[in-house]
Amino acid sequence: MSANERPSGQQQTGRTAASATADSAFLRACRREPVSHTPVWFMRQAGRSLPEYRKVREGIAMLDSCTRPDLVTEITLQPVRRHHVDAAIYYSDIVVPLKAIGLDLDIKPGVGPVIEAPIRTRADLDRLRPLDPDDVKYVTEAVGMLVGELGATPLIGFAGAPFTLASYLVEGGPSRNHERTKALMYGDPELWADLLDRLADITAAFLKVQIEAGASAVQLFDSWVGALAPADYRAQVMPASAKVFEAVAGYGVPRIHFGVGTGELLGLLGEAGADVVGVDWRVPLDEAARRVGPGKTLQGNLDPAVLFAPRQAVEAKAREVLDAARGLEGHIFNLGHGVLPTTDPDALTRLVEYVHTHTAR
Ligand SMILES: Cc1c2[nH]c(c1CCC(=O)O)Cc1[nH]c(c(CCC(=O)O)c1C)Cc1[nH]c(c(CCC(=O)O)c1C)Cc1[nH]c(c(C)c1CCC(=O)O)C2
Repeated sequence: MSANERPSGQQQTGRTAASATADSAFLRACRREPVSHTPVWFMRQAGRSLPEYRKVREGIAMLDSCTRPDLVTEITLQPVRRHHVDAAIYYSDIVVPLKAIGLDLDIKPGVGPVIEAPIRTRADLDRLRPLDPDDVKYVTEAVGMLVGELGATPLIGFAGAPFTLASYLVEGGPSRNHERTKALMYGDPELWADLLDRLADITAAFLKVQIEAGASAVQLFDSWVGALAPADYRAQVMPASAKVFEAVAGYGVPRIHFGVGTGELLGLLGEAGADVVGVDWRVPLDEAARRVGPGKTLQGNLDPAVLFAPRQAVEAKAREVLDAARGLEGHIFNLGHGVLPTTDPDALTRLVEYVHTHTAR
């Protein structure tokens, strides 16, 4: 039985729904337990690849849509309905908690997050005040609505990791080389450590809100951390990310850690405190497992650009991922990074079906 054929939330009591969720293929794979099929979800599964998303977003700015529980719920559910993925990811953005504490920032279409006044000095740090759960009441409300609607399908909460958030804050927007960020990190290690520590607290508070409202797992997106060498990551970034993971450890929900271009960092991403390590397409999963070591589930790692190839090629590449994952303790099928905006949604639906069919046990 695939996720979509399970009874929906409305037909179940809260208690049965909660135990069915705990028993879902996604959460079982996170715990490295046997599964009926390899669970699948896609980073950025909600969003511009879906016509139904573009329709409900018409005339509404990205960050405004994130504060409306009705829209958040609808957009989060859209890919679950359409693709029958094994998990939902909460529709939001990594900069939402920063906006919630009052930073003047926006998401520019086709560009990404842009910060009006970048954070570069000790005085600027004062603008990074702690996040109060009351700053994000709409998140608590939306997560509650979603958990009711999702039934047995788990909801993944998420946040941006301190390094990736710092990069947007210090650069003022997206950056290819992260030069100002690195200048601060190498030039003023004390200020850098204080900046990351504040961001760790904000991130931890934001994840706690999602978990307390009912999220079944959390993913920490350190998308741009692959720009760092392992020694620098360990000394100047890992302590802050580890603080985030430690802050939510007591809830017992699986913690996923993801970054792009992190081949040399995979072991450290696990060591920071993750139960599941996300892998991009540059390292095959069997090799990634050697780098991460025992006791972790791996998530990934089909190249999102493969979805633009003909169906047979997509299936051959998906097969390669599944073959490399064969000996793993736990595997969650995903892309190596987010769904590209012009991806044909039908290719994603077919991919979910392919993975479910070819891993059914
Ligand atoms: C780096 C990062 C950001 N945001 C995020 C990351 C980490 C993941 C990654 O590495 O891709 C995380 C994110 N952003 C969004 C989600 C939604 C949930 C999901 O994965 O389905 C998630 C998990 C919605 C979004 N976040 C954004 C959109 C598109 C905005 C729109 O639809 O107008 C969506 C659906 C905007 C955004 N926000 C950001 C970027 C780079 C962009 C794209 C800018 C563009 O190309 O227009 C920052």
